[in-house]
Amino acid sequence: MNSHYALSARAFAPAHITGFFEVHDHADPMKKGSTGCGIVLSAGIETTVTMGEGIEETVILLNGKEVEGITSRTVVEMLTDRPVRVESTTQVPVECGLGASGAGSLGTAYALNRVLSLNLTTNKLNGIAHVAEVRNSSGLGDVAAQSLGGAVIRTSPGAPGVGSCDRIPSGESDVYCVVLGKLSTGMVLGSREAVRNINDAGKEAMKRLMVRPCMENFMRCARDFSIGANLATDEITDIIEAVEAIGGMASQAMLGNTVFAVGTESTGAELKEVLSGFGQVLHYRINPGSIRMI
Ligand SMILES: Nc1ncnc2c1ncn2[C@@H]1O[C@H](COP(=O)(O)OP(=O)(O)O)[C@@H](O)[C@H]1O
Ligand SMILES: CC(C)(COP(=O)(O)O)[C@@H](O)C(=O)O
Repeated sequence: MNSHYALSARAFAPAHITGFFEVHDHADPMKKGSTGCGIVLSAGIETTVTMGEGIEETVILLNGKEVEGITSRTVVEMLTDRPVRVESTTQVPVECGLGASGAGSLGTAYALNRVLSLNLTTNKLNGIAHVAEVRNSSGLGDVAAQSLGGAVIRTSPGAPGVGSCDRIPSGESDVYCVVLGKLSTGMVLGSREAVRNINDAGKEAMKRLMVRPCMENFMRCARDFSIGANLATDEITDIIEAVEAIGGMASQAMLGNTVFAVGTESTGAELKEVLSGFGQVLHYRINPGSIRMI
């Protein structure tokens, strides 16, 4: 590359909410991951990668601020030893269980592939993003879902192309979220007791989902998982109950301090009104699509 000019590329990767999951450890990060079920969102993260003149060291920016950005940094280190500038702008909150780190790492991998003319396939790029997530304990199954789109059932763990997935036919239903605060994925996954509870409840949720794999049963399994795994706080349980009182279904976005509810055209307005009693309501849709260059 000529160092007298800068080259850049930009990619969009969707956010993803896990409803329930089970951790599957493995020495090989391509095989490590989670099983479970979640929904890919219309909103996500745009990541621009720039190389060339004036860029002397690798910097990661998140919404204009320099951050450690360890997962995106790992992706860079896996693809090049040259300095790059990675700028992510988020359409969703970060550290709230919406898979921002997975979306950032996917965007970084796809944009770098373009800038460096690496000509890697999507399985290769998704694998790099997955390994970066696993190595930094920032995610286990988001990349597998984000690389597919829709309401994704992760039936066996691992990177896309290694693990396997199926989908619930979902349409582009409305998704409403209320964020109560931040929760570090790495902190939760670092607790043996938390992972034990997650795995017991996650196994049970998966068994129940596969008996009747539809959106309604997904929401029920997710709700029971959040309570069974001891992850839902009193505040989260209060919101879930308020939504159930109007005949709706809500659960906790894993792993975040966030409640999500899936609405239909007829229930949407009422759902939004109930949720607005607990905080600002974020409105997304289920996204049947995936990563794209922009
Ligand atoms: N797109 C991104 N670019 C850089 N850093 C990010 C990005 N998304 C998340 N992070 C950082 O990754 C770390 C782990 O985030 P995590 O708890 O996994 O968030 P999330 O639930 O949104 O995926 C946090 O320090 C966060 O600031
Ligand atoms: C739940 C989680 C382990 C983390 O998700 P997030 O906090 O959104 O990064 C996810 O990657 C999964 O395996 O289902």
